[in-house]
Amino acid sequence: MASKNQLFLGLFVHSKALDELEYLHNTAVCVDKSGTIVAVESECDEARARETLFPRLGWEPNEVDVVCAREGQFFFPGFIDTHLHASQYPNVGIFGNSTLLDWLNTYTFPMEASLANLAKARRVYTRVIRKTLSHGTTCAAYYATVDVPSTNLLADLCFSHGQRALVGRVCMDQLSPDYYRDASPRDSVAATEQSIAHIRALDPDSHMDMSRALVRPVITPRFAPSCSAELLRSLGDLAAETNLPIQTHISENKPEIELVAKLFPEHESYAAVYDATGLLTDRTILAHAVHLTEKEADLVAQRGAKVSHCPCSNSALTSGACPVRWLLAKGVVCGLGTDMSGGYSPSVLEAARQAVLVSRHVAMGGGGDGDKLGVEEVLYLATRGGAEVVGLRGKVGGFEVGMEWDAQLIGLGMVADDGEDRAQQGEGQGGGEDDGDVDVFGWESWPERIAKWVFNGDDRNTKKVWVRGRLVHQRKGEW
Ligand SMILES: O=c1[nH]c(=O)c2nc[nH]c2[nH]1
Ligand SMILES: [Zn+2]
Repeated sequence: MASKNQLFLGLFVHSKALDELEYLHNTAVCVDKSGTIVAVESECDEARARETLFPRLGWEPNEVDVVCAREGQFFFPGFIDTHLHASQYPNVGIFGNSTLLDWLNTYTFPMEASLANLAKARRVYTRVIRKTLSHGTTCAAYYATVDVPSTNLLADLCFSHGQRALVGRVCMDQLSPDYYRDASPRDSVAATEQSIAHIRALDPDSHMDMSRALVRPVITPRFAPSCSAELLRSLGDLAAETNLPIQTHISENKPEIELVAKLFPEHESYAAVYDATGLLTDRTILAHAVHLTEKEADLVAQRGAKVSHCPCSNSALTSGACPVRWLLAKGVVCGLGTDMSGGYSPSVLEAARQAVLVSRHVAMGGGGDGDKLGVEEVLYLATRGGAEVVGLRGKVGGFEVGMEWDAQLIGLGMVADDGEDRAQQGEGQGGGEDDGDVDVFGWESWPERIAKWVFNGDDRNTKKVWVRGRLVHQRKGEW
């Protein structure tokens, strides 16, 4: 929350539909102290806002902060990372030539287990929150570790840094190293309940309505191979009792799918295992879903479960190319996940870029041009799609009255008319340094500038970030 009402002025870009971005030029957006958008007015400058909007809203003129997007800058909804492992952040980029099951044993379990050391966990989690915020991630669905205090610490830090988050204590009671697993299904559920209670207590105002909470607990069976049938069933029961969201992995790579078939022979598919244990619900986030059969995809759609598409991870671990357009056509809601550290980057913008490229591989693999995703579509997945995946549809992901101000100010850098580079002359948006300009010459249309951002931009273009109206990141040199 912000201490004052706020007026944002300039260009606002957001998704209107899966394949359509809307460009709101010369627009005023008013955000009240609770962080809620209370007015969106086109063709409106500051003088007009003071004259017409403030009286309408009952705002005292001298109690309003004004933020103006300059030339070449625009406001965009904050990104939603629908799947990442905060506890794997130190390994980001380190995966060698491994694939999922050996990668887990070689790199992942030892790192996660080491975060039972709370001093180390604090360093890692602080970094991952700051880093993702600096890339414009206003909401993240995090996996923590098996350890309760370390999981609770991640939730505390998200809350204090102001990042909207789902935080899950990882449940696993089989096929995991002795040093890193729950002793029994009962222990796993009890530990999960402890974390849920801790996270719920963080934000007492939202006790009655968890969707109001900045940080929410999420029930997190790691994936079917690392959970006994009894644990899966108990977590399904817990989800039904608490109405909490669920996150897990599904059908990421072929050996994993074969392992599930061997471990759960009584079920006809991977998705059927989750369905039979009460884990396939309309509050479930399924990461990857690369190799679902037609029948499984239909079941996922029928249950209203959502998919987190993680293209960087799927390429890095040679898992496969997820046919996202096929899932969307079946009515499955999809968002994007960085899946650090299966994925190599903290950036949802990088995931969006890779989602475009992976869809080209799906097309080249036989799907044809109909399988390609465009810039507009991946930005939809990164914002509105992600919002639906994490249960925040209509609350974040766009600029409409009643939505919360989770937003980023993007600056691309403009090459001056005389051909001189303003940034190098000390007039750039970063206050003199070359601040990652995506050179815009001025003759490009706005859709072309957005495409330049998606394919060439990075955190240097993310000038300011807000969650629920609170400024949570400001790039050095910005004022
Ligand atoms: O990408 C992934 N990361 C993980 O940590 C994991 N655990 C199970 N399956 C997984 N996939
Ligand atoms: Zn994952």
